[in-house]
Parts: sequence; C-alpha cells; structure tokens
Amino acid sequence: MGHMDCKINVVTLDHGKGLPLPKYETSDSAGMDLYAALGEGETITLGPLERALIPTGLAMALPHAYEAQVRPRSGLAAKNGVTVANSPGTIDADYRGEVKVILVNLSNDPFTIERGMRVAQMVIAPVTQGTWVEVENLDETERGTGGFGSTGTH
Ligand SMILES: O=c1ccn([C@H]2C[C@H](O)[C@@H](COP(=O)(O)OP(=O)(O)OP(=O)(O)O)O2)c(=O)[nH]1
Repeated sequence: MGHMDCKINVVTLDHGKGLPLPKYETSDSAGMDLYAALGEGETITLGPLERALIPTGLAMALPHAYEAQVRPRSGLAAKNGVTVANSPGTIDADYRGEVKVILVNLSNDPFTIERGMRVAQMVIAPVTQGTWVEVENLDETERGTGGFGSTGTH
C-alpha cells in the first residue's frame, strides 16, 4: 500500500538557498531531516542547557487539515544530548513564516551547529479537530477516574 500523498507548496528562503529540500532517506521513512540553513561559514554553539531557534530556510503551505511535526533525531539525542525543546513542534497549515527548530543541548558539552547539518526531522500528519459536546455525566468505564499509575497496583 502506498503512502498518503500530501503536496506541499514550499518557498526556499535566501539563507537556505543551495541546500537541498528535505527528503525521506528511505522508502518508509516517516520523517524528512531538516537542514540548518545558517549562512555560509556561520555557526551556532549551544552550551549546556542552552537553546536556539535554528532556521530551516523553508516557508511552506501545508494543505488544509494537515500539520507538520518537528521532532528530534534520535542520533543527535543519543550521541550529543541535543533535542527539540518543544518536541513535537507544531507547524500549522496556515503558517507562512519560516519553519524553525528550537534545539536544546541537554548535555554537559558544547555543541556546534553548522550550515547543512541535519538538526531535526519533520513528519507530515493529518489533523483531527475535536468538537465539544457538553454533557452532565460521562459514561462509566472499567478504568473510571484511575490514572497516573493506578493499574497493576492491586
Ligand atoms: O517548532 C516549531 C513550532 C512552531 N513553529 C511555527 C509554526 C507554527 O504554526 C507557529 C506557531 O506555533 P505554536 O502554535 O506552537 O506557537 P505559540 O507559542 O502557540 O504561538 P502562536 O501564538 O503564534 O500560535 O510557529 C515553528 O516554526 N517551529
């Protein structure tokens, strides 16, 4: 079965010019890696617990009822302790600004970001919007109000 297709209009911004568009690395990759669209020779160094907004050089128009999620790359997180501070970041379909990655360094060592580095990944997903139905009582269930570790304790 093929993947759902989602055509996304994209504009490449100046400082990202020359970088490839993000792509799926394998035929079944869920996310496309986002490149740091820093200027030629520009670097950003994150000290321990520091964060920064990393430009991707992309402005896009997702179709109605889609979103994009900015998620960490597991390699960066495991090797360098560098992750996405607001993970998953939410890109709304009506957002026309530059997509940015909020990277945070959770390690004890400084981490330097260079132009073209793959700093995060972006997953395209369909959006469901909920509609409230206000009622007096909720139906009864086996779980009831139990949560936060309530199962398996008796
Ligand atoms: O990691 C992210 C998260 C958000 N955005 C952009 C796209 C998104 O559509 C917009 C607003 O994001 P969000 O709703 O998460 O931010 P907010 O703090 O609630 O701001 P706003 O009041 O502008 O909605 O910012 C990014 O570029 N990267």
